[in-house]
Amino acid sequence: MEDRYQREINYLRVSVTDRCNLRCRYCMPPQGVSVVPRREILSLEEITRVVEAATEVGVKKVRLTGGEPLVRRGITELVRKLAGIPEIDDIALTTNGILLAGKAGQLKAAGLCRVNISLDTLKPERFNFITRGGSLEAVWRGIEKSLEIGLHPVKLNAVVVRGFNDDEICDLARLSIKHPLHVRFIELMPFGTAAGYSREGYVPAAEIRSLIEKELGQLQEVRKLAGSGPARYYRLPGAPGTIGFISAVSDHFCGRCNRLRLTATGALRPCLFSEHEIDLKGPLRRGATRDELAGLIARAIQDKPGWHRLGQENFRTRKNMSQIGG
Ligand SMILES: Nc1nc2c(ncn2[C@@H]2O[C@H](COP(=O)(O)OP(=O)(O)OP(=O)(O)O)[C@@H](O)[C@H]2O)c(=O)[nH]1
Ligand SMILES: C[S@@+](CC[C@H](N)C(=O)[O-])C[C@H]1O[C@@H](n2cnc3c(N)ncnc32)[C@H](O)[C@@H]1O
Ligand code: SF4
Ligand code: SF4
Repeated sequence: MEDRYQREINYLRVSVTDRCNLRCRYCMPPQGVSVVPRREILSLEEITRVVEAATEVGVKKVRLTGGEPLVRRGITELVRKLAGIPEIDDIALTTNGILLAGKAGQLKAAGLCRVNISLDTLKPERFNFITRGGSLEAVWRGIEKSLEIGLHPVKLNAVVVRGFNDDEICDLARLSIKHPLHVRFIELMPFGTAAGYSREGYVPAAEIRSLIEKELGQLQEVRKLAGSGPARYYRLPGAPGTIGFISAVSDHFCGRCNRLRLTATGALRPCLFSEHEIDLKGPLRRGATRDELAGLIARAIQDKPGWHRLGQENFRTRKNMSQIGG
């Protein structure tokens, strides 16, 4: 359905857990975020009921995210349940890739269409540093496996941080020449406890693009790539993959916004950058009908703001990306 700004909202991002097996420096504090008791987290059945109700107001695409969605027990079963909802035509996953090689086959068999995998650096020791302990090799195996079994299109998410990986922008972009990979560069955003980090490290998309064009040649705009997100895509001459930019800070895409978020604790969040949430867990557990849930989801759509306040000085969210569902 349309919101107050004539935007068609058809994409639901579902955070299946706020836990994670990594602690990326721009996403979490060193000690991680405090773990929510299990009973506060929506069950697989409850998530499925929300998605079913969301189809009543026009949701057709679902993305599972987190925290790290692959640490959630029963994730494959959840994919199978969601794939059984006739109105849902796209089920995707955003993952750090650590557990992906071992689970990709069963997820695809259950009905997962495609994956977006986070990868900020090609240097193992840097990867270990930025994620506070992760193994780049495991992620790379996940990427290869996803390509091999056709979780297509396989997209990579690279958050660019000045002084950390800005010297690797062209190497990351070259992955789209060597492989049919879609490499997206994300502007660092000021979330929760990692907000200070993001102010120092922020690199605008225009600068990233000009670095790539200087070294690798002119980028040609690509009109269509499967997906519902905010990236704009380009191609290097002759490349099988593409390069995308997610310019959330310098050139916000709120005018094209098509999504709602469901947090792991069962709140609907109309906008990534607004603290406003609508509780669904209470109504779900008090026996709300599908129509009543759909009514609450419709209200969240009407509550969507027109744009975010990221440009304002010292703006930051109270929660981290992993708690909202990045
Ligand atoms: N500002 C803002 N940034 C977003 C929003 N949704 C996604 N992003 C950014 O885009 C990044 C990549 O998102 P993904 O989870 O890979 O999904 P996507 O790009 O929406 O998905 P597809 O285009 O469908 O493949 C996120 O980590 C965020 O940094 C949003 O609603 N607002
Ligand atoms: C919060 S994670 C959740 C899914 C999964 N754990 C992963 O890392 O892909 C989703 C995406 O948010 C991005 N992200 C986290 N913190 C961010 C920040 N401060 N600015 C921009 N993107 C951020 C990550 O790089 C990742 O691609
Ligand atoms: S970006 Fe993803 S992998 Fe990294 S700490 Fe956040 S939730 Fe975990
Ligand atoms: S910041 Fe809010 S309105 Fe803008 S694209 Fe993201 S969710 Fe949509």
